[in-house]
Amino acid sequence: MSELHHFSERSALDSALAAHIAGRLAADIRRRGSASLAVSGGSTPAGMFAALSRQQLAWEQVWITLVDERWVDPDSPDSNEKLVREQLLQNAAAAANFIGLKGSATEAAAGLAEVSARLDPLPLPLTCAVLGMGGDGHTASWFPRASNLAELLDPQGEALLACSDPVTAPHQRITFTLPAILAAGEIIIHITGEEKRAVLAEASDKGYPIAAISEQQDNPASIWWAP
Ligand SMILES: O=C(O)[C@H](O)[C@@H](O)[C@H](O)[C@H](O)COP(=O)(O)O
Repeated sequence: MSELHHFSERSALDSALAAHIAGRLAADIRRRGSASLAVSGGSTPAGMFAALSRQQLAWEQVWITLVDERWVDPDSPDSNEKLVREQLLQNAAAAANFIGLKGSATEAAAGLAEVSARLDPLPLPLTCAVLGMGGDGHTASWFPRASNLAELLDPQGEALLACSDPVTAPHQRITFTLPAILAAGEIIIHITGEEKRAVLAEASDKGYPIAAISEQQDNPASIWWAP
């Protein structure tokens, strides 16, 4: 069963989720000497990132990466790396190790090997993966109309990362695959607003990609929500 964490205010959600993630990271540092966190971009996580950046822990033992990235320069307003650098890698968390997912190649497919190699130092499995969700039921860059969606969601797939064309959203993407996320110590779905709660509730019936996370029981996700 998924654990539900509902809040009446987004600011309360941001603070509680940041404290929860920091606790998971600290526990993994105690257990294995290092910890890893994959975060999503988009508009939802900025407040949580700011709260997390102020948590006191051994950030130099923490590796942060992205669940998915748009294939744009890291200084583009659409870059998830830019968001993470500006909101999360600040304050105490400035000491964390960050691995971005945008490579130097023009096309995402041509840059996949380069970016995958960068992940070598990432402590695996991930301590924690924080997923957002779009109103179309996508999570990570698993978009409903992506031509390689079956490959991204193949539970037997061995790659950590894959490229994808969202079709219904801008920019080529590079994204963690379903098995890489399912291996995480904790999977968190972080969403806000009544509309997204309704989308999540009908994910299975509608066959949305988020259902590959929210409806599986092997590693139930915790759901963090505020209106
Ligand atoms: O790069 C991306 O597009 C994200 O990682 C994506 O999966 C995001 O989490 C959702 O689209 C929700 O985005 P919002 O928070 O903006 O609604």
